[in-house]
Amino acid sequence: MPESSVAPIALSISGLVKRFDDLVAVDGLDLELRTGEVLALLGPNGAGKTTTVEICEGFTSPDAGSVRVLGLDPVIDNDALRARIGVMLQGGGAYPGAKAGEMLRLCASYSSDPLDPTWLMDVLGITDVASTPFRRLSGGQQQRLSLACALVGRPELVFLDEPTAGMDAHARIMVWELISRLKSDGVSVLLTTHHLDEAEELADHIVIVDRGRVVASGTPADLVRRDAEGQLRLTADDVDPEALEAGLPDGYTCSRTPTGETLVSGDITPQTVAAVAAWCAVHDVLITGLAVDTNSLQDVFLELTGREVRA
Ligand SMILES: Nc1ncnc2c1ncn2[C@@H]1O[C@H](COP(=O)(O)OP(=O)(O)OP(=O)(O)O)[C@@H](O)[C@H]1O
Repeated sequence: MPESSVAPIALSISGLVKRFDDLVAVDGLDLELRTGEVLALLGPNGAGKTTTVEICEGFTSPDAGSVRVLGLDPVIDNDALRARIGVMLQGGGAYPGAKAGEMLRLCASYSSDPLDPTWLMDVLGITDVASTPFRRLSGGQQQRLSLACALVGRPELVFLDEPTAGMDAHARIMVWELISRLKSDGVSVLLTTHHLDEAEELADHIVIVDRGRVVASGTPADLVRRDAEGQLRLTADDVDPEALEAGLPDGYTCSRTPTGETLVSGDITPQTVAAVAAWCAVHDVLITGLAVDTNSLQDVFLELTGREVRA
């Protein structure tokens, strides 16, 4: 891409360290989010994602390293940043007794040019609960209201910490559409999530963290292609990798991935694909997926962190 078309940096983190007594929660983390992009921060429980986001929001000071949010220091320039960033906290962060509609109108009143709260509640499907106190909303409704509060001030940069946690499938899709719309409006989004499909769907860039450090980063396509050259990934029930290997010409090895798929490694040619399909047909195995030179994001994640997303 020519230098002139690279979007400016909306958020940069360099050498970030945060300790809680003896525990190093963030251990020299670097990342960069460009304007108008969605960056997904993935990692197992306790990897340091929320701590990183809270430092960017100015809620916590780092022990070392530097953070620039829209070019400003999130602690020193907190007042100037408040009007320019949107923050969706894990667990809502609302006054429990306030009614949903009142809460959102209050958030809108802090902005000089807010979105229409009525429209936003409609988009997020929470109009029916506008008069319901926050504490009586379901978990998914609380999440949607928190998201509305983060967005109502038309922020340039939004921090979304697990935005779809506890939501049903319909609400998740609605939020995905909203995040895509933000992106097309040029808003930058830093998202933490435990849903790998969410990261794959929304993110321009994924950063995987473990024990406070970046263990991999790149576009979703980069990450699934990582170390995947010369492999065929077979998705099907009841494949015995040893039996498949015995049925293929010499030079191929077969193994099972952590998520139960079968990997055929070797020189993958059209004939290899045909041989695998023929073996499946003979053994009455129904193939539901065949992919060359790619891993699933889930396998990449497990390989890098050695842990399930929610382990
Ligand atoms: N205020 C605090 N005091 C002490 N330890 C903390 C504090 N905040 C976070 N930690 C610890 O720092 C580590 C990183 O926590 P953090 O919440 O950033 O992880 P996370 O990646 O967001 O995890 P999750 O996916 O479970 O939300 C954890 O071991 C956590 O227990």
